[in-house]
Amino acid sequence: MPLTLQARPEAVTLSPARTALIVVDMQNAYATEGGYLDLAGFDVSATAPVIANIQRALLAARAAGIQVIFFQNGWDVEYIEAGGPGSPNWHKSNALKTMRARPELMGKLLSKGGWDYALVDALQPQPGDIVLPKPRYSGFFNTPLDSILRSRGIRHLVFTGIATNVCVESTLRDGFFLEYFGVVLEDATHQAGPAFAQQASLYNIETFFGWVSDVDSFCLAVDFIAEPAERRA
Ligand SMILES: NC(=O)N/C=C\C(=O)O
Repeated sequence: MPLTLQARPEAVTLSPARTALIVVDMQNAYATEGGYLDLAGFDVSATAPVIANIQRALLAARAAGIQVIFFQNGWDVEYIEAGGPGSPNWHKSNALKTMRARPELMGKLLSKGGWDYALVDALQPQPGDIVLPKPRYSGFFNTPLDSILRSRGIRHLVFTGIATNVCVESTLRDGFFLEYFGVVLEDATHQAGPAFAQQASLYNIETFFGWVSDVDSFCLAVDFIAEPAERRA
């Protein structure tokens, strides 16, 4: 049964069976002090409420039968997948730049199998969730995301995670070009950089690429599906 999710600039109608909740890069690298973003000089002091809100969104999604997909950003321990000087990623990745400036960190930031790459303890995948590694900001690039979504008939993508203005927005934008409807839950996201980066990203999404909602609205919308009869009596 379709449900209505309150959002800006207008409400979105979606079907749980054709919707995925995407959790972008909730790794120690992005959400924990001592992780990559923190070491690179970005403020991660306000990520605890984001983690708590994602936990609520996950509970609501799983109860409603919405497919949960976690992304983990990073590369092999030798950084072959990161690309060398021939890749713009080598020049722009603040993780790679931080490690070049501090060689003692080499092999530690965003490398598969390490603490920095691991999902935060509070957001662990459950049976039935899908976990996808990704080597670049967009979750559609060099991953099976598109075929996983198409094979399940999924058309709506509800985004949470860090960082709003980098991997969340990149993935939502690529989804837009592939005809997916992207909704971001703003209080389940956090920017990399100053507060204006969050506002600019949400403005872009609301105005050009998708819709902006919040975790309370998502839980409310899903509750109508999860507990219909008793709630409405
Ligand atoms: N997950 C992200 O949004 N990542 C942002 C920056 C980076 O990975 O360097």
